[in-house]
Amino acid sequence: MAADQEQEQRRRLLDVASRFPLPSGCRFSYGTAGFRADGATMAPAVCRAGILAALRSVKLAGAAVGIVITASHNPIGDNGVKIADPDGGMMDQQWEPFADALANAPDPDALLQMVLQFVKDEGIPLGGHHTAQVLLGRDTRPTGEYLLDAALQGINAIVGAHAIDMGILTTPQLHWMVWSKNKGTKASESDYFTQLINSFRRMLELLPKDKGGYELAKKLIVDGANGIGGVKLEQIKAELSGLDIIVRNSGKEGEGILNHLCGADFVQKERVTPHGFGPEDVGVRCASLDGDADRLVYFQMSSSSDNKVDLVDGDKILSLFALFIREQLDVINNNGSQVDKSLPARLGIVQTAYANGASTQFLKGLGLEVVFTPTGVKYLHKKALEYDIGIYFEANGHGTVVFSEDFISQLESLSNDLSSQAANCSAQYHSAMRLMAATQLINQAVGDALSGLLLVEAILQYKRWSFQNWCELYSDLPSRQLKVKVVDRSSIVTTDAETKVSQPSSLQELIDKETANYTQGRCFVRPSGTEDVVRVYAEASTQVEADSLAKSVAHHVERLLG
Ligand SMILES: CC(=O)N[C@H]1[C@@H](OP(=O)(O)O)O[C@H](CO)[C@@H](O)[C@@H]1O
Ligand SMILES: [Mg+2]
Repeated sequence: MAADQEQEQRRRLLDVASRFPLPSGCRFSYGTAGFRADGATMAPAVCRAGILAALRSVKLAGAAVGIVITASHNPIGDNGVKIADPDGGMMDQQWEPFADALANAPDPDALLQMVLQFVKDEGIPLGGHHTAQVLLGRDTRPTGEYLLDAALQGINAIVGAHAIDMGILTTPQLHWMVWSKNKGTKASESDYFTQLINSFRRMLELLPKDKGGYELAKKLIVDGANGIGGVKLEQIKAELSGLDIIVRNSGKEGEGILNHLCGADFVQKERVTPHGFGPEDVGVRCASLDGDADRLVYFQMSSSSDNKVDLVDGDKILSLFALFIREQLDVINNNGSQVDKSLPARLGIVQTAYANGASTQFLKGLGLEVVFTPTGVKYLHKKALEYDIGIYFEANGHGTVVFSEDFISQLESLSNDLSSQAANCSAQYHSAMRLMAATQLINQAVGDALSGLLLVEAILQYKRWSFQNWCELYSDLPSRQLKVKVVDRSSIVTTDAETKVSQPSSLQELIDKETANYTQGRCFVRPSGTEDVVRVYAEASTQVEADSLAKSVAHHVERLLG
């Protein structure tokens, strides 16, 4: 870097850091999904995330990097920031310690020294010919605009960095844009919509004509959590052939507060209808998104006498996707067709300890390979990439399907071969085309409630399944989640994909002892990465037992660490 440029770089960093001083007592940690806190206190962390994203882009030869300003399903007053890597996934975990250090740098000088040292250690070619490119998106929160400005100032503090504000978006849209831009494919919002609409239409064109049986009702009510997902769905719903979508909690003025008594997190945890649903909706298929539309669950009211719902969570969405993909692979590989073509594929299912035990048993019972990672999409996504086809979901409804490049190119060449032969009306050809359409429909950058919803709808139509058929795939084991406030949640250390506590060791012994008292009992505790609590999860053969197991373990946590 030329001396005058270096001077300018130093000046800009000192300048921006003094504009966003860290309030005393504030401590940020790049947790499960980036930095999160009360929106009004987030500006210093968001500005520093801007610096970080620009550095990351320079390090990666000017590839586009993303910043999303959102606190997902958390209350409207909260906000957060996370960084998307050039592949559209979460930022490489190796940079998280630096993210933490940078966010907590106590004063401008400390921040400057930290950046200069990091740039040196990482060999980041500041001032070279690579400029940085950072795409920004935010959700509908009132603090979003102000935090966007903080992020822009952070990005612009790196010489040569270029920020592109993509506007108010769902989190997965921004991830998709980063992914697409770096692949060199079309990456605007209208390209995203076009891809969704076209690939959904193609899935429907490929429905078997002669299957008979149940005809899926066109009506689908979607709870938009009063967030950005409902807004976007309203924009495209008229173009979604074969579906009659009604959006509630759509985020329109006066309809309600973001994530308040609505949204995927609420429905999944409380198992009751969101705000705005009533007895007239009994028997109608419903879906619920979270505030930034990266989570999806389905539900249906079975009776008008209470507001309880039958829930289809992430585990069952995963199971539906796995069944569909496996079926297409089976048809392609061993249906005895005239064309001797095969498509070898390693199919992997990735879950976390929060997956209902019944889902894991169901998936393993199908002969599928099921593996576990710690909580957080960054772990699940990475694991899924190890397969030709990786399907991952958190029970709360965040997940997607990823296909390896090698698999997609084999699928493409198989489809081409089949289409040019007499076999182009064969079941094998149709299955290959369906898989092709699915690779286009599902957002491979990250879990995406809108694309996930369309894939669900297409598969239900393909399988000629009602909501009830889907729901009855297996019965969830009763479970309970509790939160416990402790002095220092980081004093709990876990191992084995968070299923065991390694510290304090006495805690695991107590959990084991309690769990042994219950039929089909399973219980684990872990510190949350997004809230200042310890989470307790318990499963058992009845609800009363699951509640009791969770409660007794919560007591132990309180007693030992409270
Ligand atoms: C039990 C649970 O639902 N945990 C959620 C929650 O993480 P915690 O680390 O548990 O706070 O928020 C994450 C980000 O949205 C999500 O990935 C994760 O699944
Ligand atoms: Mg979310």
